[in-house]
Amino acid sequence: MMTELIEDFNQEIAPRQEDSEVVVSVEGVSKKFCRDLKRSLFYGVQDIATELIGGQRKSEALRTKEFWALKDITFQLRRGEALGLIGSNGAGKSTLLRIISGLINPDTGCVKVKGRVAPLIALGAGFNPILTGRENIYANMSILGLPTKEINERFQDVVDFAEIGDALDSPVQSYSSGMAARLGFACAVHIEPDVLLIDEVLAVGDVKFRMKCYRQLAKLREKGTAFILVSHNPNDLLKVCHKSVYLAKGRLIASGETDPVMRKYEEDQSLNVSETLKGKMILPAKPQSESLGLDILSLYFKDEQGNLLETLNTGESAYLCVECQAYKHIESANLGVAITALAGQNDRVLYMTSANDRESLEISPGRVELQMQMPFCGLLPGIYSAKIFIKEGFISFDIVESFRFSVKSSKVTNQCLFYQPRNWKVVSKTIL
Ligand SMILES: Nc1ncnc2c1ncn2[C@@H]1O[C@H](COP(=O)(O)OP(=O)(O)OP(=O)(O)O)[C@@H](O)[C@H]1O
Repeated sequence: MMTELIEDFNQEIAPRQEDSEVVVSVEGVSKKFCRDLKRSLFYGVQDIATELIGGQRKSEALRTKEFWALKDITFQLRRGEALGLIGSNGAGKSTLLRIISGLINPDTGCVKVKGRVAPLIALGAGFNPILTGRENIYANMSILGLPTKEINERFQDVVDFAEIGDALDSPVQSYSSGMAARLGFACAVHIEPDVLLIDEVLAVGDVKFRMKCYRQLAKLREKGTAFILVSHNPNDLLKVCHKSVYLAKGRLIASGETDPVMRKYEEDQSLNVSETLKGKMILPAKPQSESLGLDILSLYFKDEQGNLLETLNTGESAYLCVECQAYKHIESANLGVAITALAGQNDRVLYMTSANDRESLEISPGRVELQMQMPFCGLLPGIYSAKIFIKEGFISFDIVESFRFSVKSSKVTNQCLFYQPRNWKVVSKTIL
């Protein structure tokens, strides 16, 4: 059942080419906040007073204890487009969604939005905890701009989608976080907005519900809804979003195609990790509820004796090791490795999968180490980034976008594109 679900999801979510109409335009947006509550209130009053007497407040300048939560952010979202928003805690993602949804104003720059926006920003936001699920559906959907007649028509679809069953007539304050998220999502998607803003609310749902949400999002995109999806998990965004924006400390670090943006994000994340762990990349632990059956725990290289290698050596043997936690039996896993050189044009230099080599890897539940043995390393000295994925058919269990490693050499390898192992000898030929 779950397998079918994920297969469907993988096929339906294929990014589609967007048309050209811009539905959200964010131009040079900056927002500052103050860490001190008293000062913040004082600044608020000061700003209102300045505006009342017709003065101009200096939006570009920071006052004592103020900081930029967002600085000079520019990007566009087109009709039917899925945009991922990624960044560490405090990067400014929620602030940006709150500005786009009109909940707060930017200090500089402007946001233009075309059509109806449905913000799914905070869990349970827009719900009144003492009203029942039924009452909240009406309240929430009418706040989002739907007339009562249309709410009546779509009510049953919302209830069916949310799968809250008998809890429909209980107060929302008695709902679990997953139930509240389901109801919020069901209301938002059934108003068929032009723009849907989703701030990590899907993370609280179980895998089955998340898949259902992603399928619903794919359907909405077909009808022209554009959405911005916030997640800390590059995997989610790689599967769903064609384009992405990466924020760090309020600044736009990268934007464009999701693949390179996620690679940049993971590189920045793993830079800190690899500095301390010398050659071994340890991935942040995930709860089992977020797993699709197998999670990558760490990545490293080992030599023939099983010692950890901090760097690879051109021409010498090595094992690429992928330590995983499997939660189920996997009949025939496919381990894929795509290596790009970080210097020069960022070219892909190697692409290897166990499936292409007609090797099927059977994995039992528990902790396992998948190995790819390289009898010799053909890479030239330099710094590389490997994308590692584990799949079974269409099902993608886990992906690591960027495992950085370096290659050294004790051999002369200049003027080459790759290393070819060789032996030299003279063989005498007897003339008959
Ligand atoms: N109302 C506010 N007053 C003061 N500071 C705020 C306010 N709202 C957000 N901030 C600060 O602005 C920065 C950006 O916060 P924001 O919630 O946008 O980050 P985020 O990227 O969504 O983080 P997370 O991934 O943890 O949800 C943080 O330093 C946060 O503490």
